[in-house]
Amino acid sequence: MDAREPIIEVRGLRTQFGDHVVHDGLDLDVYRGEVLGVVGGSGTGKSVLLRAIVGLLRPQAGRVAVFGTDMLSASEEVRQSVEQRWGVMFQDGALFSSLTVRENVEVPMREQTDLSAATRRALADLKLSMVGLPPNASDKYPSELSGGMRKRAGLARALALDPEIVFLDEPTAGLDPIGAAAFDALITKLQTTLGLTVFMVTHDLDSLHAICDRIAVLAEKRVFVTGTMRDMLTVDHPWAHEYFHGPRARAAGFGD
Ligand SMILES: Nc1ncnc2c1ncn2[C@@H]1O[C@H](COP(=O)(O)OP(=O)(O)OP(=O)(O)O)[C@@H](O)[C@H]1O
Repeated sequence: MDAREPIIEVRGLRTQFGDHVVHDGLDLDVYRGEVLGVVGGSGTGKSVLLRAIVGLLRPQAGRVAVFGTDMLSASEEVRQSVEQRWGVMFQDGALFSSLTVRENVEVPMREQTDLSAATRRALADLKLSMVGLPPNASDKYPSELSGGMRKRAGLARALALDPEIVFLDEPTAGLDPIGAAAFDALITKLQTTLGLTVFMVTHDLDSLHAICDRIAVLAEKRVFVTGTMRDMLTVDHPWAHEYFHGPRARAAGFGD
């Protein structure tokens, strides 16, 4: 038996769009305090899994429990109280273009708390400094920031309500290697200082190597295998073999 505490439990998940079955019988545990990297070929349903866990998409079958609460059968009120305990960073930050960076970070506070405007503002600026943005970024609009800064702003918004879990959808996609490494370092720092649990969809072998405690490989409509980076080298699946032993893996310092 595993002594670690699973704070996300997915069992028998089935998702489909029309006739297209994305997941069938998918099981996954995410443990408190870990950084889990979710990988898989294009279209294997990494983003759909993330969206099913955070309730943006209703699965056809299965169970999703977060902090022990069955999210699919919970009342709206209970679900909302659990949702306050996580933050989500979508690809490219998914910021509102008509709001300043600070106002973007304030959105979850406006929606979920009755904090005063002054407190919201101060907390938003604190989150923005935590993710390494300079003070003058707060009053800018997303379009005035670089891609890397937008991602940091998206992360600050995900941290707005002091979450216990953050979901990151391809956080380093589109960043140059130096920017990606800096973002990885930021995630590690936040994970260790805040005790966060991180669920991260990624294609980035360097990120997997640098920051993930465990990796879940999506294949055959389910989580084909989970394990450490070292475990991945022996996975008997064509995609996993290609991915973990290919030229990019070798360039990242592992594989054959
Ligand atoms: N809203 C939707 N309607 C119809 N099909 C969808 C929808 N969302 C996702 N899909 C399909 O589900 C499958 C999985 O999509 P998903 O975005 O999760 O893949 P992914 O593993 O994240 O891929 P990538 O690595 O390319 O981002 C794809 O075939 C996609 O076309």
